[in-house]
Amino acid sequence: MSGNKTYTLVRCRFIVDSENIVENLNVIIQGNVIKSIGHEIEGDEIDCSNYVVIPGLINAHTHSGMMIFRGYYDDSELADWLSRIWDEERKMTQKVMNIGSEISVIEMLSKGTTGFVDMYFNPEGVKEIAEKYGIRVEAGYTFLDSMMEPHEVDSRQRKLSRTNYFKPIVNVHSIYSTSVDTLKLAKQLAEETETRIHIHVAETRNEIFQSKKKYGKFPVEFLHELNIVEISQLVHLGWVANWELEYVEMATHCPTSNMKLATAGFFPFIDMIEKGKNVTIGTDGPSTNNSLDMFREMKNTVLLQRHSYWDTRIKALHALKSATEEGYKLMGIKGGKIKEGYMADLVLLDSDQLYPLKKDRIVSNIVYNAVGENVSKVIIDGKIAYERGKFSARKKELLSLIDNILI
Ligand SMILES: Nc1nc2[nH]cnc2c(=O)[nH]1
Repeated sequence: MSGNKTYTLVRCRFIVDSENIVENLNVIIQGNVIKSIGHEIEGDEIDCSNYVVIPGLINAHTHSGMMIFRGYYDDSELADWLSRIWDEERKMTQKVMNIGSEISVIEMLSKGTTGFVDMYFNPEGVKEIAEKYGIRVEAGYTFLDSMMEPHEVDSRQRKLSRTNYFKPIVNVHSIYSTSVDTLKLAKQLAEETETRIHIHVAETRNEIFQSKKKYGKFPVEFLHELNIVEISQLVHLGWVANWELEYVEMATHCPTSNMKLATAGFFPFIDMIEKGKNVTIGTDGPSTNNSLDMFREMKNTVLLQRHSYWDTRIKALHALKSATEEGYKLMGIKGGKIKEGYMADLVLLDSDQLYPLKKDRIVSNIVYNAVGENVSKVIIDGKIAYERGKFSARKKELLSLIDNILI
């Protein structure tokens, strides 16, 4: 199905987004946008009577190139894990990162992810891969002082160009792995290249102690003093003070990674939603999650909140909204809703995996019961980017390559 075509998803069993649930209606796709939802049919027809259609899922934080580290030095503390990983990353080639990113992209796409935010060291490769598979991505070089000289990061980043599927963002690993000068350079770069900063913040209690000791401030407070927090997407944020929240604009929750690394804390999901902040969900990398399945992540988002806060203020719908509408908002794309004029980025789920098929249960069944394997087709930018089984030969090829270079 080409992106210039008009076609209709006919008799969708359910069409579900963060605002509406409708049954047995058609979605007309014209070019790369949703033209209408109703009873009309235009162009080619795709029978969707056995599909539940949802907006594409945005994985708001991952490290796609880390596929080679999946399961490596697992089950250790974040600080120990990081120092070992950094030693390995200093020896890693772009080729190895790109193989990892391509496997990650195939995995994400096949599980309903239509866009992702990537923090690693191979954005040129990621850009090519994103264009090849037609998946949306925001990526950039990463400021991490022990890995690359900051001015080198700055000059490489300025050469990255924006394309239809790729947007450069300024990645900063964290406040504990970069100097104040690096943070200032990153801020200037983000402003001059008109993008945002994407940074791990307040991931562990130890980070808070270190920040207090070194800067006399909490991490978010410190970034606020540098006028950085307002233009930043803050990832993890499990150990943020309530009064710091007023400075935060964009935050991303990675519940599985936080639980696995025993760093979980209390990501203030509902508090931030109530304050009108942009709250998104990410899997984190294939080595700290280790899955790249956003369905699991939606479920774990709800579960971790309920476990931490001992209440049920967070609902399944919040998780769905964060993974769709809020993800698109973060990326600055008119998508994440199944509505006239919105981007035709859609996921078709097998309805027989979402039983009982009842209007008042469908969101629960998507968030708490669905898994990536229930995805049958993925449409991005009006084109069918994935159908079950597609890319399995390429994935096998890539896996055999990675098996031969495993550390
Ligand atoms: N959770 C987590 N994952 C990472 N992957 C690479 N760096 C990090 C980090 O600092 N935290």
